[in-house]
Amino acid sequence: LVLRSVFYSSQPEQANKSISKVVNVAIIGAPNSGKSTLINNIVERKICAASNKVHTTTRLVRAMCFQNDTQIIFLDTPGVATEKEQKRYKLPESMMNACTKSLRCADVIGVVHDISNKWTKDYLHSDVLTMLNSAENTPSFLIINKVDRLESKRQLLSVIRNLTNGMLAGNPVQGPETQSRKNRKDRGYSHFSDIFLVSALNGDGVKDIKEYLLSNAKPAFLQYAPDEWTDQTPESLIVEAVRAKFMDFLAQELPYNLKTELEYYEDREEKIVCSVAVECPSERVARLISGAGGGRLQQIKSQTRNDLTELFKKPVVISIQLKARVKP
Ligand SMILES: Nc1nc2c(ncn2[C@@H]2O[C@H](COP(=O)(O)OP(=O)(O)OP(=O)(O)O)[C@@H](O)[C@H]2O)c(=O)[nH]1
Repeated sequence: LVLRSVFYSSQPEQANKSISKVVNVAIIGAPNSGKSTLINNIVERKICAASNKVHTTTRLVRAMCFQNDTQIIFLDTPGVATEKEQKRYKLPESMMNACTKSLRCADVIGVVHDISNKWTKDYLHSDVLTMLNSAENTPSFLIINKVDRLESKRQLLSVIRNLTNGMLAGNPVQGPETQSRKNRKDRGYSHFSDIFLVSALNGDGVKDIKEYLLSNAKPAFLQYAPDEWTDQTPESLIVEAVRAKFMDFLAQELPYNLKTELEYYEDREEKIVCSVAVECPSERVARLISGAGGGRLQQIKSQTRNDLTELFKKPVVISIQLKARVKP
């Protein structure tokens, strides 16, 4: 495997000519269900931006891993948002188009469901089901995530029973009769090919998903060299990592009003040096974000540096400047 990597990285044009096995996996689900965390766990690299806020992922991101001649290509997608959410967070149309696009590229669709969310744990997001119906010829599997947050096995069983009722072996659909539930019945969407129980955060059950995908890959020309791990540029990975960290640290809607831009980037042999500017709505907000004595900004910087160092597998020196937006 090491020899293959060296060979392909020095002659990338050879990668496309080698027949191996490939599987394209679109990962879709409600916002904050854990899609990015799951992919990062499987590929063992924090490629996809993840945070404790909804809508951290704003566009289609590919993350790849290669094992035993097989390439798994994950397509991380923005959380499927309702119209109300799209207005509230001022989400661009392109975000929802990214989901639809991922389905067109997918050999298999993984639907992530957050079983710990007390409002939505018992049924799948109706817009997610509508999306699934639009790709009804593509096989899909269900990933029930955040099982570590449930208090007991009994609770887990009861939630699973509610959730999967109607998805397996022709059982009647239970729960609120939304339009998409009707669609699902009318259009014969009755089951997932598999259901996994996982904790994307601590990795429980995640290996089973990887095995399942490896065994479902089909012979094909490699789409990426075996040592490629994303379709994102280093510059974009840095900007996204900074944006996600601000989302983790700041409350409510504040992080959605920031604009993150790379000002400087240099990949030296021994380290990466970069500088990112974060534009704030005003001087007052910039001071608020920075925290007492600049403490919060320091924490954001140090955590981002650690994440990026792990991602690029070499030291990253990063500076982050808060800048007040210039009023026109
Ligand atoms: N306890 C627990 N937390 C999890 C798990 N998986 C993800 N999380 C947390 O859930 C939050 C959301 O995770 P993300 O991976 O960003 O979710 P997402 O579905 O990609 O979110 P969007 O960008 O809104 O689409 C983060 O704070 C994760 O650490 C899990 O299995 N257990």
